[in-house]
Amino acid sequence: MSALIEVNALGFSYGSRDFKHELFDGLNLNIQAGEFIGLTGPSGSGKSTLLNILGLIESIQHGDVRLMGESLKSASEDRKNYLRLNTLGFIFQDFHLMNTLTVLENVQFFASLQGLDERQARLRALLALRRVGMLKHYRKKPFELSGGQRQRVAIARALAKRPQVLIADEPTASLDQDSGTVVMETLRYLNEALGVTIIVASHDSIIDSYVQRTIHMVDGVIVDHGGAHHAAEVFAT
Ligand SMILES: Nc1ncnc2c1ncn2[C@@H]1O[C@H](COP(=O)(O)OP(=O)(O)OP(=O)(O)O)[C@@H](O)[C@H]1O
Repeated sequence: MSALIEVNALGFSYGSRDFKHELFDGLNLNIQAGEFIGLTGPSGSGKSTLLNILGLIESIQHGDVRLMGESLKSASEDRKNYLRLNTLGFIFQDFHLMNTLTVLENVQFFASLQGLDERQARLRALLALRRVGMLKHYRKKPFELSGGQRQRVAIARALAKRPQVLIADEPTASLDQDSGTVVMETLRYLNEALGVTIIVASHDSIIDSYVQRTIHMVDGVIVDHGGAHHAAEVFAT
């Protein structure tokens, strides 16, 4: 069975022709449907860049990423927009919620981008909020919530798209330990109960007891693909 995500000979540089910082040079990685992956590594090792490429935020320069067998390098802008809206969910360290909107409106807005009418989008948003345990706060504004609660709203917002893949970049970095634990438990529930494939980049050792496999990067190179049962996927990089 082919992987849900296949990263093949990925190359990526920052900068211009005169001053180039080559970050990835032939990166390979397979992620299976339903995995809960941790991505670790020192600051500057390339975790965010890899997540941004997988999440279609950063474009593919060399090599390719296949999502369910489909080449993202050759996908049209329309197709990439469709995948951003429907297949991929993204969660950031600083939540990216709109403070002028209520919790429900923040989530409903994303659901409505999928072409649902107002009633359907509202129902979808309420369900997503219930799944992350935030339904009772639906009328509040984000600034009335704790950091952990805000992150759970951000997860609900991503979830309202019913994504197959949830990408989380340092989701616990601005949270205290207890809030970070609640966020990780929420992600584990989504992975186990809904089968969402989750990739979490983090410096925080809190993720170790939640993820099923940890991929470790140093200087743009994957030095450990994690877990003996994944040994067949380890490529020379
Ligand atoms: N927009 C950019 N322009 C130039 N260089 C960049 C840019 N973004 C990242 N870099 C460089 O690319 C390298 C990888 O950065 P990246 O943010 O992917 O690492 P990271 O592992 O996520 O780091 P951190 O854990 O600190 O967030 C770093 O050396 C960084 O300075």
